Amino acid sequence: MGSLCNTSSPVPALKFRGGLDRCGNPNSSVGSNSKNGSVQLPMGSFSGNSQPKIVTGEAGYVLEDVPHLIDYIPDLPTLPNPLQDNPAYSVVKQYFVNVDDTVAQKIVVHKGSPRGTHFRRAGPRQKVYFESDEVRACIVTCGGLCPGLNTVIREIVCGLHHMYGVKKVLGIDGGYRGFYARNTIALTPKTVNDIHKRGGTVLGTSRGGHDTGKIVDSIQDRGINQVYIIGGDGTQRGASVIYEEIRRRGLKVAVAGIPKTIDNDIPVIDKSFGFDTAVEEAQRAINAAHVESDSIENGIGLVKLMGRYSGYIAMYATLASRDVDCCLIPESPFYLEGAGGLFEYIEKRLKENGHMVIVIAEGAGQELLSEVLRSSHQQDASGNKLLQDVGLWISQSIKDHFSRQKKMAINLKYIDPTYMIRAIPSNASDNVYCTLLAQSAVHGAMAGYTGFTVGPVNGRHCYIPFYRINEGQNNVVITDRMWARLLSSTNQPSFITAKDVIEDSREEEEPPKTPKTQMSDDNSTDDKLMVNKEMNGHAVTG
Ligand SMILES: Nc1ncnc2c1ncn2[C@@H]1O[C@H](COP(=O)(O)OP(=O)(O)OP(=O)(O)O)[C@@H](O)[C@H]1O
Ligand SMILES: O=P(O)(O)OC[C@H]1O[C@](O)(CO)[C@@H](O)[C@@H]1O
Ligand SMILES: [Mg+2]
Repeated sequence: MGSLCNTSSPVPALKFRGGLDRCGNPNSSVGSNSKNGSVQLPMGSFSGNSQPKIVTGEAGYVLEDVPHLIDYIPDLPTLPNPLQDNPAYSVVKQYFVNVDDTVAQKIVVHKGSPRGTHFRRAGPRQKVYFESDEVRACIVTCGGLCPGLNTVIREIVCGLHHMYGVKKVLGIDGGYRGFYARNTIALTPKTVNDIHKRGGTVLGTSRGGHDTGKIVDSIQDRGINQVYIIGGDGTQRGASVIYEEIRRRGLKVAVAGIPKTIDNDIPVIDKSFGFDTAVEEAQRAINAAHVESDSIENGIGLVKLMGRYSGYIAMYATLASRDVDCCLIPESPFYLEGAGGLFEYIEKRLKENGHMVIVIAEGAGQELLSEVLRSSHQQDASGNKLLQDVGLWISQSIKDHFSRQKKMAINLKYIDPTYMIRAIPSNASDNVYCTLLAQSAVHGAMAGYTGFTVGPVNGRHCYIPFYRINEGQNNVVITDRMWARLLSSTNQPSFITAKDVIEDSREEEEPPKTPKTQMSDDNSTDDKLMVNKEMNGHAVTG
């Protein structure tokens, strides 16, 4: 049997506002001006109707909790979790997550520093708020493709079916617009059995087409009461407004987000699924660039990788490969001409080695593109800025420079594997990660939590309120040790001038008041790396 509420919690004297009390019971102070606890509004861009649920405790402890159905539908009956009779779980010593369990966002702490933000630990609860027969779940995938989408779909369907006896699961065809414009697809363990071996999403995806009213009408009309939404930053913002509308209408519908982005740019979570697979696949392109450039005099192999605003794929692919001489990402400005510039470095490298490999993220150097190219201001259907092809531009610029200069004839081969790195099935470690994400989402929805995104924080899966996921973007921090590791591995110039350093140190004296992402706050990249290593070793637990 699972554990009961643990009264010997390591978190003493908690103060609550809203939602559940420390034993997982509804707290009557929801929405009231309870004196029971201080409320500290989080940083970021929360703009929903519902109030953030902030619980404070001693030593600067803060729990940023997720909403629960009972917050706006009091007196919902509970049922024992059917998992307690599931043979697969009967051997597990403690298969229910202790209701007190939270996960610290900050694991590197200094003597006397506040304990900081925590999130509710994901996993099965002793009580559920849905009967198996009552559940009518749906799954939707939105935004760009990513390895592992099908695995998440499969594991939601199988998790609901095998763990909770849920038989009715619908797939929404073609992203958000599919709620009101397309037919649904019936999903059963049988129909999804093999899909994790395929790239893409069997449900289809789209950008744009988010009409909150129509989507919630469709949810209501179809009698759907659990909505699983898989997608990136835009999708999670869409999920947040769907949740708010559902809450406004007082519907017993749990909304769970599963973060997806090949760019790894979603904040708070350790990393996004499919990222490792994409980095692995990028190795093939980098290897080809290396072979090509190494086989010809003054060969330059240039590889363009995805990464609209975040250079994680380029950075990790470079670090993994060791064949790369220069990695260019959106977060690290660079320049072409003059001392310390890219052309000077290329010349030096070719003289030393006879060949070189350059990796460039699609969002790098956009500010260098000519005004004509930049001024097109094109957007995709979701309003994302469409970038100019920096790979073609930089290839041409390098060729022009060396032909103008006439000192050195170069041979440049441009490889653009953009879609090849994301249109593939997920690798083994991403498959395990996707399974944990899907099962955590299912456990959360069955337990009545809603308005949350699931994801690992320091290796432990958590329920994270939408506003935290939607507050910013995860970017490579070029003053962190990880970028320094890359610079020392490639030996490329940092493209930072003495003037930049002086200006930067002035800024450091007055640190920004709101750190943009977890990667740029107190948790160093070193710790993230350790966690990621654990994840690859399948040591992530729910
Ligand atoms: N602020 C928003 N409010 C409501 N819906 C949104 C919002 N932003 C984006 N969406 C919707 O979310 C869906 C996906 O958004 P988008 O195309 O930006 O991809 P994404 O989820 O960010 O994935 P990725 O960028 O990783 O490919 C689209 O259908 C879009 O209409
Ligand atoms: O061409 P699509 O499908 O819009 O996707 C391209 C974009 O998707 C991403 O992979 C994720 O947002 C970006 O790196 C890229 O710019
Ligand atoms: Mg996006």
